[in-house]
Amino acid sequence: MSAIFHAGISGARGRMGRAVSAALDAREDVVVAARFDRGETPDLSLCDVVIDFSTPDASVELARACAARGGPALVIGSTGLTPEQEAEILEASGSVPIVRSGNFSLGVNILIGLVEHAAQRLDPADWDIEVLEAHHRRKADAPSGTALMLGEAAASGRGEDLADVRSAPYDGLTGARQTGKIGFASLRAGGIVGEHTVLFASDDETLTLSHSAIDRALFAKGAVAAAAWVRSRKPSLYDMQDVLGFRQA
Ligand SMILES: NC(=O)C1=CN([C@@H]2O[C@H](COP(=O)(O)OP(=O)(O)OC[C@H]3O[C@@H](n4cnc5c(N)ncnc54)[C@H](OP(=O)(O)O)[C@@H]3O)[C@@H](O)[C@H]2O)C=CC1
Ligand SMILES: O=C(O)C1=N[C@H](C(=O)O)C[C@H](O)C1
Repeated sequence: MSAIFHAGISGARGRMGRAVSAALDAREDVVVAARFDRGETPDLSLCDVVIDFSTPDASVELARACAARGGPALVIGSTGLTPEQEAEILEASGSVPIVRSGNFSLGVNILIGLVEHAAQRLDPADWDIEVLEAHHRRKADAPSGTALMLGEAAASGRGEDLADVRSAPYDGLTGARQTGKIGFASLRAGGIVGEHTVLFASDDETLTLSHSAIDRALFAKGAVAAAAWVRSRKPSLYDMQDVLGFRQA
């Protein structure tokens, strides 16, 4: 068995916080040293690593606090961050190791590679790319963090930055679709855990690459694996591709 470590949970009473708590309880090598939510000040000195599924503002505040005291390490799952908030997390990762991902599932992290591979081979002059996602009615952000990661993978396969090729949502008298753009569509309904599809479409054929999350325990398990991995790393910003060994240094 690996050495015991002390974990904190940020957003502990939320859907993901409760799933993370259950995933940590299932491991013999973790002591849950702190649980906190909105309005509570965590004792970060008790933790080797904090797992955070909360809100963009809370994640940035936590990252700043960890960076200021040189620890603990962080696993951040919150989505919907602005580019400025992403830059704050990057800055904090100069002082503490941070894993940030919009999706901690193995399947989605494999899908990212498949999407990049397909986008590399399908000529943008002939093939349109659309990213579709569906989530539960309480989700606060759209498109989902995962959809944006998949869009980034598709853009990267084409040698582009997503910011340069992201299509505005289709609504009203839009005119014809612009060649080379990557579009996003979001559904919010019921208790859907997380559905993602990347659609590649030419005039003659379509290719769809999809992932379905069946239980959010899946994300919690991945985040706990990331926590075990990151606590002994040097300060830097990592993602699940690093944790899973999909990206070589
Ligand atoms: N990366 C991934 O794999 C996944 C990411 N997510 C993302 O994780 C985030 C949380 O999702 P979910 O659990 O469904 O949302 P919930 O709303 O159920 O939970 C969020 C929790 O964070 C709490 N919170 C708010 N402010 C703070 C704060 N300052 N410090 C600590 N906790 C705070 C909330 O408290 P209160 O209710 O009092 O505001 C709430 O308990 C979302 O951004 C979601 O998109 C979700 C699933 C998987
Ligand atoms: O809010 C959620 O529930 C989820 N959020 C993540 C995202 O924005 O992609 C991951 C997962 O799909 C569930």
